[in-house]
Amino acid sequence: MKRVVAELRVDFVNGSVAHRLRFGGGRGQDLAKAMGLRAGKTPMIIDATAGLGRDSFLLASLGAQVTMIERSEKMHALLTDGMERAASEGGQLREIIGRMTLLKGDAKDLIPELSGEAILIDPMHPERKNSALVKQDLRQVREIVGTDDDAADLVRLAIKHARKRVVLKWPAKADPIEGVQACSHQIRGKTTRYDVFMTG
Ligand SMILES: C[S@@+](CC[C@H](N)C(=O)[O-])C[C@H]1O[C@@H](n2cnc3c(N)ncnc32)[C@H](O)[C@@H]1O
Repeated sequence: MKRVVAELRVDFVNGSVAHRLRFGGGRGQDLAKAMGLRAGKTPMIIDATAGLGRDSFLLASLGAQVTMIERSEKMHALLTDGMERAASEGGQLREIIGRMTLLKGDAKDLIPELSGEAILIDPMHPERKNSALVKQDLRQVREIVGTDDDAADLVRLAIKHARKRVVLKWPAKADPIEGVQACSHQIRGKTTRYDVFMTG
């Protein structure tokens, strides 16, 4: 039987993002720790690879101001739509979306003009051997944006401009991106790791 694939959309109101908002682990989560959020410290964040906006939303839900950058016209449109729908719910969702600013363009062009304390980079990951493990929505994103072959350039540029740190989100077991310096430390989860480059 042919499986019907739902159209890709950005949804902060239902599903996994909403679930994580209710039951997630606060600032103890790996992403929050990697970005430098802790009690009494909330850095200004640039999410250089906004995608479906999930990481940005999580960080904004923990109180951070997040500037999101997306270069794909289609992903930018999906994000705009998802953010508008979430804001129209009012209450906490509106407050969180109020901390998120979405820009369109290539992060390599925009980062030098922004003053970023902590920059998050989550490029499309290398294809897994077992593609069944890649979630359907990420496969759909890949169909839209292809691969991010310039990820090393983006990381190097971000390291030059971030006032405190750059965080590269990468599959836990994948080799480091070629052409990027060794990181200062890593936060490793089961499937994902965060390579942290301290800059200041
Ligand atoms: C793996 S997705 C990011 C997923 C995101 N972290 C989330 O939580 O939904 C990568 C996204 O980054 C975007 N991207 C990659 N390189 C970029 C760049 N240099 N400037 C702007 N957007 C970029 C791609 O178009 C794609 O939408």
